[in-house]
Amino acid sequence: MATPSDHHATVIDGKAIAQTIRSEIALEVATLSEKYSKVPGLAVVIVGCRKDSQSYVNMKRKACAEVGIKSFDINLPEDVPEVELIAKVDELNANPEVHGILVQLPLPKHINEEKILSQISLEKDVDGFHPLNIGKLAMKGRDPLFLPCTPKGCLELLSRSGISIKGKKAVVVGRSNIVGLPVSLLLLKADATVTVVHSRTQDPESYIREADIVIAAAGQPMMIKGSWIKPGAAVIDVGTNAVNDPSRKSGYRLVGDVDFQEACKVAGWITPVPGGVGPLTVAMLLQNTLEGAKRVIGQ
Ligand SMILES: Nc1nc2c(c(=O)[nH]1)N[C@@H](CN(C=O)c1ccc(C(=O)N[C@@H](CCC(=O)O)C(=O)O)cc1)CN2
Repeated sequence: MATPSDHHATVIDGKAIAQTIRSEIALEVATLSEKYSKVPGLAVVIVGCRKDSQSYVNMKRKACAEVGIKSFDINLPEDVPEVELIAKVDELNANPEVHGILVQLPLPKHINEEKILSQISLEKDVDGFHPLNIGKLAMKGRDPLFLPCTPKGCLELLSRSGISIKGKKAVVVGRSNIVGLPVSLLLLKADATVTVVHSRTQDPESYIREADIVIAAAGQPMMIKGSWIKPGAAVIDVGTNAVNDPSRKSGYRLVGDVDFQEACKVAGWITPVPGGVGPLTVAMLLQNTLEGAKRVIGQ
């Protein structure tokens, strides 16, 4: 007879889902090029030399090449004056070969992030971080031109795993501008009943225990224990936390915000780290760039 400990959640393979989406995008890109002689273009802007940011932009540039999107690589020094970065964004706004502009975050402290994100043309804001696009995401009956990539990827994972959102209790852990806040708005738009718990929430566990869908985006390694998860819940782990691991050559390994081993015994579905949400972030960026290019040619 099966005991509760025999249970194992369905592990959502984000890498495989992202690969499927990338193949779909590659086909559409090829059609655009053949029919309309239009190659989608993405400007990838990085300021400074943070190791993690460099690794993310490399992944994005490689993914562009794989699906046939032309990437425009802009590497600026850590101490670039804000006015120069603004001038670069203006130049990219005016470049007809560029359909999407991505400025890798975080930016150095001397640069006003909101000023830079507001400078990106709305039609090229493939990260969906322009205050107007975020504002439209927050409004009933209005839609932004682009959805932020990680939140969009979370919903894509749910949808491609056959998990419905309408009428469900969703708990988002974390309230960042990049993930927590926009994903809670997206879930609300998809008719979930949404609760956001954060660093000042008293007893976050009591909310998470009730959730049919948990989106963990707190940036706290393995903070969410298996005993906090409602049996059968869908758990989407956005955390990518590097923790020391002397047994590895690199000296570290990546873990999520959820204790994966424990949560697997209770959840219905769960995403791993790495190989869960991360690959979807990149796939959604490609999808947004393709959408931007299609809009320009009226498709
Ligand atoms: N302009 C932006 N800046 C940042 C964003 C963003 O969406 N736009 N998000 C994050 C970082 N990020 C993309 O930029 C990102 C993070 C993680 C992954 C990913 O695929 N991770 C892998 C693991 C990679 C590894 O082994 O190091 C995984 O989870 O499997 C992709 C993109 C902050 N900045």
